[in-house]
Amino acid sequence: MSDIRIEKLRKEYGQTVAVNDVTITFPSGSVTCLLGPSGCGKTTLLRMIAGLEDVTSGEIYFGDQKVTDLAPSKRNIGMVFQYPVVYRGITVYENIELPLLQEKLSDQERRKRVMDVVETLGLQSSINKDITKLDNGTRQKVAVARTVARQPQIILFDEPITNVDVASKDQLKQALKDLTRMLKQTIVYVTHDQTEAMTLADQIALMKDGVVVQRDAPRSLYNQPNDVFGGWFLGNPGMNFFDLSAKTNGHGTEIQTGLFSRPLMIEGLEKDSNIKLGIRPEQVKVSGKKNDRMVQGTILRKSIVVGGQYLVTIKSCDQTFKAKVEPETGYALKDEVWFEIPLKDIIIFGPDGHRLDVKTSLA
Ligand SMILES: Nc1ncnc2c1ncn2[C@@H]1O[C@H](COP(=O)(O)OP(=O)(O)OP(=O)(O)O)[C@@H](O)[C@H]1O
Repeated sequence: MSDIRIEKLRKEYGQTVAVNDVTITFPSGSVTCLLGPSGCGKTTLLRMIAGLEDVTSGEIYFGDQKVTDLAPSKRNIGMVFQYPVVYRGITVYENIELPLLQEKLSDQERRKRVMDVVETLGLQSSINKDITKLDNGTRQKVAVARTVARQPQIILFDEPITNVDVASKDQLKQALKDLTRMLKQTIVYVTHDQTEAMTLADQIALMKDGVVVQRDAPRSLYNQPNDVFGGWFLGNPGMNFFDLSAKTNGHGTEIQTGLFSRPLMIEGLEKDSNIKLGIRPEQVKVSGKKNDRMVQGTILRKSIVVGGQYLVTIKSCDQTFKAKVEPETGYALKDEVWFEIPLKDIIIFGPDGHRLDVKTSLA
């Protein structure tokens, strides 16, 4: 199997720069999710890898082979689209088998290839059914099965779950999870759904405005975003940000803020500067009882979220932020609360929004 190397890849549509000089490698045999909001260029990047879209400039390599100008049919890729592409009037089995009829395979090998994917995707009970009789979640599974059975070196998924009925979404997601774990191919999977990306990906390439802002393992991206965008986009809700100003004095660089029980010291900032402090809602500790490290605040709103946790909006001094707390704690909280923002969980971003490599402590 080969990796996919993208070098300074660019796509312009008139004045719109859909993909802006992206350089990235999708490692061989792993699943990379291209994640980002609508219009950030995910699909355009994927379609250029597939050869379905001409590039404006830059290069694409599969292993050592330059494929930038190769026709899609010469690239040995498989692609699954948003809407299931299936052939009407024939059975599920025949749909999956169809492309294999053009390959030099024995009957036995061809049947094995079909039945292996049928089993992995849980399509056994549907193999003799007419494709038109199936719901679109099952049809999408058939489209996936047909792509996988060909055993292409690279498989590209373009939001394959988005247009599937709500009822079949979870089942398809689980089937894709099981499948991608088993496959040895290099997989690029486009989605705007962070849960899907977190579940499926070995690494996520987070995109914004035609640029990959970070490529990392899902947990690293979540815990250590390189940029405020990653902090904001990932999480439900995303990170809290506080605009603070750091001043250098005889003791070092210090931030006077009511968010901590003592002034916040920062080591590694070169001069006085404005920073953004980021903390995820679930990392803020909240309690009805005071301890030395905690600061007082007032609850503005309290609501129950998925999983029974409580999302509370807290105001303290002139700052407002969100905290996610366990059901028992959340239920018991009254209007006046105590909170702690643990230093080990905070991230400091510079004025340009990039994460800074600094050390923090309390004075
Ligand atoms: N064929 C086209 N002609 C003109 N502009 C296009 C074309 N395809 C995409 N664009 C523009 O390029 C930008 C990136 O679009 P793209 O579809 O790649 O984003 P995306 O991240 O996949 O979004 P979505 O999830 O909504 O599909 C957008 O501004 C879009 O309007």
